[in-house]
Amino acid sequence: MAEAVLTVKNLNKSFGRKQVLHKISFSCAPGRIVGLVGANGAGKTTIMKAVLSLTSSTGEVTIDGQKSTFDHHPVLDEVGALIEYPGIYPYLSGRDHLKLFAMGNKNTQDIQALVDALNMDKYIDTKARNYSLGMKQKLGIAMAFLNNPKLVILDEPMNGLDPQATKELRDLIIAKRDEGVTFLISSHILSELQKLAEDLIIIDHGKIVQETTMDALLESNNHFVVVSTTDDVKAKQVLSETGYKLVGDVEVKIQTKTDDAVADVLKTLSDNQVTVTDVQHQDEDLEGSVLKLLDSEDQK
Ligand SMILES: Nc1ncnc2c1ncn2[C@@H]1O[C@H](COP(=O)(O)OP(=O)(O)OP(=O)(O)O)[C@@H](O)[C@H]1O
Repeated sequence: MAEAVLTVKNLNKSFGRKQVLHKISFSCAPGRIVGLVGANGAGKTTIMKAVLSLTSSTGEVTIDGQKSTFDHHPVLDEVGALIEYPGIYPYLSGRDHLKLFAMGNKNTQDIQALVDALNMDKYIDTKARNYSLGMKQKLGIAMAFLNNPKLVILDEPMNGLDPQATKELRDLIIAKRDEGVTFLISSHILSELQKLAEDLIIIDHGKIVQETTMDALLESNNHFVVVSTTDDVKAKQVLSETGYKLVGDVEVKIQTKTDDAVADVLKTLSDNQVTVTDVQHQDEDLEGSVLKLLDSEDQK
């Protein structure tokens, strides 16, 4: 397997006497979109800041094969990042920001390509003091993509973005991933992360509780078959007596591991003179599986 672009080993971080990161270790393979998921206060931003040497920590961070420490981190030139709020100068235009942060001979076409990709053309030459939250966020994202980074770290990048801008960002991330860029992205909008992330690091109270791929996590999820019948009370009774696991109080919702159960469910109901008027399939999504996982961690 190709060498990881980012490797984090045994990262510990305390604020005063409160330890907020506990032996965090993970790696991000080249050209992968890695999602960092966890509840408020779980430690996502602190992990990102520690990787970027924006906060001190103990442990080891290696980026593109080079050790990066709090005091010595030239390799961070290869990393683009947006953490919390973008640093914006109100009296400079968006384009001035991009020119200012461009390293070396960044040509104006590269800057314009980012402006186009994020649909910022209408306002990029006006002063940033009048930008909305979403416009500032897009400028911060464009700044993270400048200078052809190998690794891009984005903390809640969809914050403040409308559906159109969210899609443009998603398309940009996927296009850059296809060019080989590696991403570490945190987001509370799990339905969005589900469309993007290929690998997942799930953290709870400063500890990694699961490192997996999106496919593996969704694969292990439950499926549900929801049936509408002419007699839901009887349907529930018959199904639970036959051994089906029913969930929820309102509908006749049967939890299964696969969709195959539907034929047996229909036969059981018909054998008991219950008429089925509709059948729907539902899959647990990323949000459902993360909530389930965090719930089971809380009960430990
Ligand atoms: N500068 C600080 N001083 C003291 N405690 C801090 C500081 N920054 C973060 N913390 C604490 O560290 C823990 C992790 O915070 P962090 O911001 O990394 O969480 P997060 O997962 O990014 O949360 P959110 O989803 O709300 O952004 C929290 O308990 C937080 O209160």
